[in-house]
Amino acid sequence: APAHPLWPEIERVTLEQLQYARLGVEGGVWQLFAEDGEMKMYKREEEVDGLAVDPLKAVHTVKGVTGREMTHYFFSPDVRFEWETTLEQMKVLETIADDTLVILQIHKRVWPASQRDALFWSHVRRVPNDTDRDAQDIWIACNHSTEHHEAPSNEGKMVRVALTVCLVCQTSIEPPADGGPVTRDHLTCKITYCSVVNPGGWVPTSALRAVYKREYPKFLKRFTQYVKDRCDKQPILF
Ligand SMILES: CC(C)(C)c1cc(CCc2ccccn2)cc(-c2ccc(S(=O)(=O)CCO)cc2)c1
Repeated sequence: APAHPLWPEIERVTLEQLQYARLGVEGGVWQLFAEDGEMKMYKREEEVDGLAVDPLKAVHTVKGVTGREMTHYFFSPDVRFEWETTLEQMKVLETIADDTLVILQIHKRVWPASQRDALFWSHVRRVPNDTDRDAQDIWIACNHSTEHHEAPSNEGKMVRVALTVCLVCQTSIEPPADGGPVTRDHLTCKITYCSVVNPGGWVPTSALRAVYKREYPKFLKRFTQYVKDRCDKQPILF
């Protein structure tokens, strides 16, 4: 593992997020707040210092792509502006490895909130499937807020959100009955997207919850459709 000061935290948080995502939405603590076909979005209403920091968990099933492809496009900074509509600027501050970056994102101002930025490490990895041998490996992409000496201290100009986000994907293949080649028609990707975002600075709880309710379903629908379109007619990346 690369000898980088952030590496122990990256390792710990990524594996914690994997376990958290695999818990699913049991326990009756999760409230379904949006549904669209296969996509189901759940939240828990929690406040920290009077600020709504509602953990979110979304599950979705997408045909025709693999978990490696889904997490690759989520991780890749080069394509982020193609699906992340709330982004105004983005800078890769450090490339720790080809699967690990430190990113500064400046988001568009969303009324009534003031403009916000997010500074986080981003990591993607394949996790061998330890439970079901003949299943495909699991892929996880994880973003977690961090400090970084390269980040301009935007004193007073912008509010910094604190976030921990993961996208966990499990691919399954239904091989063709006639023993023919596996094509994208035989692929199903089961996605769990988890996010906890502390918006920092004060935002009216009702306004913030309205933003969550509006932005998150849009984001996951748009992102997964983007990946399907990108992968269509391309060789499958397992
Ligand atoms: C809505 C709220 C939860 C508070 C929120 C507010 C803002 C700040 C800008 C913003 C966006 C939308 C609405 C209000 N402010 C950003 C985010 C956010 C940032 C990053 C990621 S990601 O999954 O890492 C994909 C890479 O961008 C997801 C969510 C969330």
